[in-house]
Amino acid sequence: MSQQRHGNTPGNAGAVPAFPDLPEATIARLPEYLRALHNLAEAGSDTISSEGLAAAAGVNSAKLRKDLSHLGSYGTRGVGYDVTLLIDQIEYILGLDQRRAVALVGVGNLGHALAGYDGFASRGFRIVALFDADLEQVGKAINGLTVRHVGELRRSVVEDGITIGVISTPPSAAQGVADDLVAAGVTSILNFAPCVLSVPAGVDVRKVDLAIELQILSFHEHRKASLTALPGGLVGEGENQEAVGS
Ligand SMILES: NC(=O)c1ccc[n+]([C@@H]2O[C@H](COP(=O)([O-])OP(=O)(O)OC[C@H]3O[C@@H](n4cnc5c(N)ncnc54)[C@H](O)[C@@H]3O)[C@@H](O)[C@H]2O)c1
Repeated sequence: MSQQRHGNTPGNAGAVPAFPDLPEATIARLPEYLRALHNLAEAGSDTISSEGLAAAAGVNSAKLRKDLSHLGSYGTRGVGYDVTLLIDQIEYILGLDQRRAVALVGVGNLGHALAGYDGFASRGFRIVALFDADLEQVGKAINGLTVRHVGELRRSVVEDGITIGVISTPPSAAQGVADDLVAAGVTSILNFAPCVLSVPAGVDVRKVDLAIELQILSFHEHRKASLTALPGGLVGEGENQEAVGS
């Protein structure tokens, strides 16, 4: 997953003064903490130590304490963090208390799978509209939503209060779709198409490309194989998943 960020970020002049200016790496870990905290809450835990939460989230505890200190959350010595309070704090910072409306454009193989996935709702998102350019797709029902023609996109963004657009069209169509989303007022885009989007200041784009993730893993496989072939065997062993991914 990669990020293109343009223009105003939280914490800059003009934003809510009390909003913390978080490092990108911290922002990327907050959803991991949140997922772990929800699991702990479901299991009946009221409090959790930094070590326990770090283990559940798969990060090191010093990093976790530093991340949470950015939110003004330090836990209580000997007790740890209040699970419910920390969930509320992280959800507030991530803006998940607003259950954001999402539009998905391009309802082919990938779009179909995303539209049919029930897990987004419990993580703070509602896919409220599906769009496609293919008249054969238009009118089909997926997970309670009817696929609409992409020509209706602009009107729907305004009427349905959509702030996040997901693009799962072929790359050749992605820039045009991004332009339409932005013209309609969308300021955050999740792009699955393997291409770079050009967007104006103030619009955030995140790109998901599983092929890139696999290529990175391929590099590590290649490196491990070449190190194993060296006299003395594998050096640098013990790198964990987090180190590979960060
Ligand atoms: N990020 C990843 O890891 C990942 C994985 C798989 C596929 N992809 C990418 O996701 C995209 C979709 O893949 P797929 O296999 O679902 O393709 P697909 O051809 O099955 O679906 C694409 C859909 O987009 C629609 N479309 C085309 N132009 C459009 C436009 N201008 N407006 C609205 N809809 C339009 C098509 O009618 C079709 O229904 C591709 O760009 C593919 O490379 C990314």
